[in-house]
Amino acid sequence: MIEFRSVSKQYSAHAIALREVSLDIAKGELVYLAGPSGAGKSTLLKMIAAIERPTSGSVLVNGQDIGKLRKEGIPFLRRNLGLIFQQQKLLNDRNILANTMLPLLVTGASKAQAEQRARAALDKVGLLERAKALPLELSGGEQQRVSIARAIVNRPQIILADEPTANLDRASADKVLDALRAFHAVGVTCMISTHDEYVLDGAARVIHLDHGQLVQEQS
Ligand SMILES: Nc1ncnc2c1ncn2[C@@H]1O[C@H](COP(=O)(O)OP(=O)(O)OP(=O)(O)O)[C@@H](O)[C@H]1O
Repeated sequence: MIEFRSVSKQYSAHAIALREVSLDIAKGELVYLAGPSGAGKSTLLKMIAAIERPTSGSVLVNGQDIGKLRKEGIPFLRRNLGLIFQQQKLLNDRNILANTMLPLLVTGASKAQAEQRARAALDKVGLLERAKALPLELSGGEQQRVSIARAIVNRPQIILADEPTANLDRASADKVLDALRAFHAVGVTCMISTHDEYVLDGAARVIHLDHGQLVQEQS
């Protein structure tokens, strides 16, 4: 479902983020991306969403070469992706139900339909009873679960979560991970990046990156 063929990414003469990375991720897999800060984890995830493009090599999603995608094709690609990236903040002046409805409203769903699906998404991450709360009234972990609800409300085939447990205490992090693993359990392909070792406990597949290179794979 996701394929990297000798992918390298060079931002500048001195910033080489990925070096000849090749990997294959099957539909429905849950894959963790591990490695220290600066190893290239975010870059790798961004390439799947066409936020960054490879300098060389190719990235395929459902057989489609993302590097060759025209601008017009990007919204179609992203409709299949649930993105949980740190820079995508919640809107602090809208309650969490409204935040979760947003991706549906921008793709033309009716308000009633958007509300119904957003409520279902909030229920899946255990936050339905907080639907009317504002983001800043929630803990960091709860806000992260709202981000997950917002990312999955369009029912994507693939979830990409970049350091979803960053800055969370262990109990909050576990709830965030449980929410993500629940989507894997119903067949969604998930990639979760982390530099926290405990996140990898019990993981079936971990891809390790260091200085932009694939180090080892346990599978
Ligand atoms: N937009 C950019 N322009 C220039 N260099 C960049 C850019 N984005 C990332 N880099 C560099 O590429 C390398 C890999 O960065 P990346 O963010 O992918 O790593 P990471 O493993 O996700 O790190 P972190 O855990 O800190 O987020 C780093 O050396 C970083 O400084």
